[in-house]
Amino acid sequence: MSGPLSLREFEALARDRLPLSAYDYFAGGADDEVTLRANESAFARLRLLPRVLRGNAAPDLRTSLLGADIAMPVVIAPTAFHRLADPEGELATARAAAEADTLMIASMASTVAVEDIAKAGGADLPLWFQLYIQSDSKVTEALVRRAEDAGCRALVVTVDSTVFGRRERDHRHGFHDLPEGLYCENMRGLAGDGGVRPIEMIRDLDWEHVQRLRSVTGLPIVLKGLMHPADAVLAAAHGVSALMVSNHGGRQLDTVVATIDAVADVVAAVDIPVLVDGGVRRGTDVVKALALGADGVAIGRPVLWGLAARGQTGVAQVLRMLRDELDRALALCGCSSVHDIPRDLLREAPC
Ligand SMILES: Cc1cc2nc3c(=O)[nH]c(=O)nc-3n(C[C@H](O)[C@H](O)[C@H](O)COP(=O)(O)O)c2cc1C
Ligand SMILES: CC(C)CC(=O)C(=O)O
Repeated sequence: MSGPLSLREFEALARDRLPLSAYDYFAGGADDEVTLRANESAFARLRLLPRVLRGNAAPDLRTSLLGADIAMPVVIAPTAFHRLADPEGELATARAAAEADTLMIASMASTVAVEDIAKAGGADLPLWFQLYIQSDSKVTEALVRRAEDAGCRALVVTVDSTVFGRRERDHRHGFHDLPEGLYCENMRGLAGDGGVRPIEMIRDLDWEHVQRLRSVTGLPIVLKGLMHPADAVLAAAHGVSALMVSNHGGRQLDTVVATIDAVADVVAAVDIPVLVDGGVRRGTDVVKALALGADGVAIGRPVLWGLAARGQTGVAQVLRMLRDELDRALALCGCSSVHDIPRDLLREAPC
C-alpha cells in the first residue's frame, strides 16, 4: 500500500492514531465551524488561468521573511500542545522544520520549552515566538526575555483571542486541560509558587499593549489574527514589522470571512510583509495566496497531522509534499519564481 499522497490523507492517518478528544481538539473550530470550512472552500472557489509556452527552468521557490532566508514561502504556524500528537512534540516539529529549511513559529502554549525547541531546530532554524499578552506586564516581559534568550528572531502577537473561542467538540469530550504529565512549559516558573502559570486571554487588549511591547524588546513584532485593512494601517503606524492575516483556523470568532478573501485588502493597505494562514492544503493554495500579494503562508493543522501520523518524518513529509506541489503548480502556471506570480492568474469560479 502506498503512503499518504496528500495533506488530507495525512489527516486521515492522524485521525486513526489519535484519541478522538485530541483529534477533535486539533481539527475543530468555533461554534458551527462555518469559518473552519470556509477557509478551505474559499481556495477552491478561486481558479487558476495559467500562461503557457514561457520556457521556464525549475521555478525558484526561495524567499526571505524579516531577514530569514527560507526554502519556500511556507512556514509553520504556531499551534499548541504538540506532545498530544507525538511524545517528542515540538522537538520533532523543529527538527523537521530545520530539515525543510523553513521557519517555525513556536506557540507560547508549546508542551516543550522554547529554549529546547530552539536547540532541537539548531542555530540555522529561524524560530519566532508566538505570544499572548498577559494581564501582568511582568509576566509578558518574562516571556519576551525567555524567547529572546532562546534566540527567537521575532515575536508573533496573537490579537484575535480576547476570549477563548467556544469549541463545541471540546465541550462534548470535556477536553479543557492538558492530560496528566503535559504542561505549557513556557509558563513554568511564572506562577507565584514557581509552578506553571495558566495562559490568560485578556479582554482589554489594545494598541497600548503593542506600544508597551515595542518599548521592552528590540525584536520585530508580527501581529497575528488581524483581518481588517484599517487595523493593518494602524499596525504599521505602531511600528509592527509584519502581519499574519488569520482567523485562528476558524477557532475563535465563527463566521469570520475566509482568510484568503481578506488578504488582498490587507496587502493593499500596507508596505510591510503579509503572511496568511487558514485552509492551506495544496501547492495551488500557496500560489493563490501569493498571487493575491501575500509574502508567504503558514500551515497549522497539516503539521499536526504529519506529527501524529509519523512524528518528525511525518512533518518533514508534509512540508516536502507542499513544496513539491508548489513547484509543480508554478511550472504549470508558467511562473519562474514565487516572486513572479501575477494577480491575473486568478479567476473567481462562477457560482
Ligand atoms: C490545534 C491548534 C492549536 C492552535 N494553537 C495556537 C496557538 O497556541 N497560538 C496561536 O496564535 N494560534 C494557534 N492556532 C492557530 C494557528 O496558528 C493557525 O492560525 C491556524 O491553525 C491556521 O489554519 P490551518 O490549521 O487551517 O492551517 C492553533 C490552531 C490549531 C488547529
Ligand atoms: C492553548 C490555546 C490558547 C491554544 C490555541 O490558541 C488554540 O487552541 O487555538
